[in-house]
Amino acid sequence: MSETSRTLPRLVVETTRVDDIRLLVPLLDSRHPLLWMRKGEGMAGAGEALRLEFSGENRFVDACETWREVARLARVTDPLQAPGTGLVAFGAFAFSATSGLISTLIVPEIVIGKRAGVYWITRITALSESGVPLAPPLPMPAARPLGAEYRLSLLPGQVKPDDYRASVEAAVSRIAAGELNKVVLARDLVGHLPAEADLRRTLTDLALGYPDCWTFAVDGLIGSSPETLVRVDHGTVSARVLAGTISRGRDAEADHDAAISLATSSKDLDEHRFAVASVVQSLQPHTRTLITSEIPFTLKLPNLWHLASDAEGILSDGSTSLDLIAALHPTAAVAGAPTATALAVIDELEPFDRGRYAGPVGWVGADGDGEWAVALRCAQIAENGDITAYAGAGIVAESDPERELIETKMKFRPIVEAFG
Ligand SMILES: C=C(O[C@@H]1C=C(C(=O)O)C=C[C@H]1O)C(=O)O
Repeated sequence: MSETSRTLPRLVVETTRVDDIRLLVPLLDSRHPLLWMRKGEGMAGAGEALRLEFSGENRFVDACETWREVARLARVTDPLQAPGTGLVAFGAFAFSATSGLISTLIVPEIVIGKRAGVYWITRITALSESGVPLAPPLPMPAARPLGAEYRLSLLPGQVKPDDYRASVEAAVSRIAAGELNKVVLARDLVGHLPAEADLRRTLTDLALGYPDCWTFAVDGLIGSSPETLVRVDHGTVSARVLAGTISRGRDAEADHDAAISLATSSKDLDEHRFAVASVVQSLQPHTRTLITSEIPFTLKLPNLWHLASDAEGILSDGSTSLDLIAALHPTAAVAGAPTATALAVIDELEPFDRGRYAGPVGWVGADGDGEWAVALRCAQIAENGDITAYAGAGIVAESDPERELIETKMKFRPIVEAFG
């Protein structure tokens, strides 16, 4: 479905600087939170001034076009001109063109933001064709105490551990046969959120446990991702590629050894090389200079080590962050290489719809600047409370089914512990 055909409302947007905002999470809706946060900074959204929905092969292109039009029609007062001030939409896109889950851009009625010691509130009002607000103004969200603690278990869903080992084995034979170099295979865990459960508790756990990750909540997709798909800020572009993983060691020495063994593992370095190449290849046509480090570094997370590479460049063609997610998705870190074959193998070996898992999640501003992460370490919560969490691992020629299964277990940890 394309949004471009329908009449878009004119948005009136006003950003005001405020003195201080302590915590973002207590301001959120307990069942429908809208959040983008890292290191305690970011944006909380309330209400929906506009919801745009996209699906299919053209979901990114349609979103780019529609967002340009929304931004063109908007009347924006933004004295701050900082990332996240003025008009913004939070977004989450489905991984696959054939996903049954909708991709969406949500413009909140109120955005409360904090960044580098600057605090702001943005009010966004949608007007009818005759210039009348479509809804009465939303009251300013106030911090509310979190609801009671709750615990729930996430258990294997459609892919049981044995099924996962079997599909890794199948993928390894396909790779050995020369069909492809790498494929990322995921499995799912499922659970149910009790009606009274306050999702702000889960978000607090994620944000406190993984402060260096992007903690997000967009349209029921919540998680903490370490992987920046792309960030566009006033003509500069950056990305963080992750691929290659090892568990943290039990003590300092074992942990150091784990990091060294990851940094020198030819299997992980191979896996990583494919991921970096796919990002460079996608960004190069849109950038003047694009720099990546020659050797990946080891990124320490509370649950594991990743091989990481940062890419930085200067935009050459005025692309927006939405244009770039369209160009980048899916990277080899979440699909494989070559992309088309990897996607076909995923379709064949994964029995479920990934939904927004491994798709882009983030925000875009009126000028197209924005920040997008790869939706990892996350779960989708349906309206009825059903929870589905996903985690995957890059399979290459040397992959061992049991080790890949353990890797997915480690990757589930943030979301399993935040609910458990
Ligand atoms: C697929 C996931 O993670 C991706 C795969 C990685 C790997 O295979 O080493 C590492 C980081 C992510 O790019 C996931 O977390 O589900």
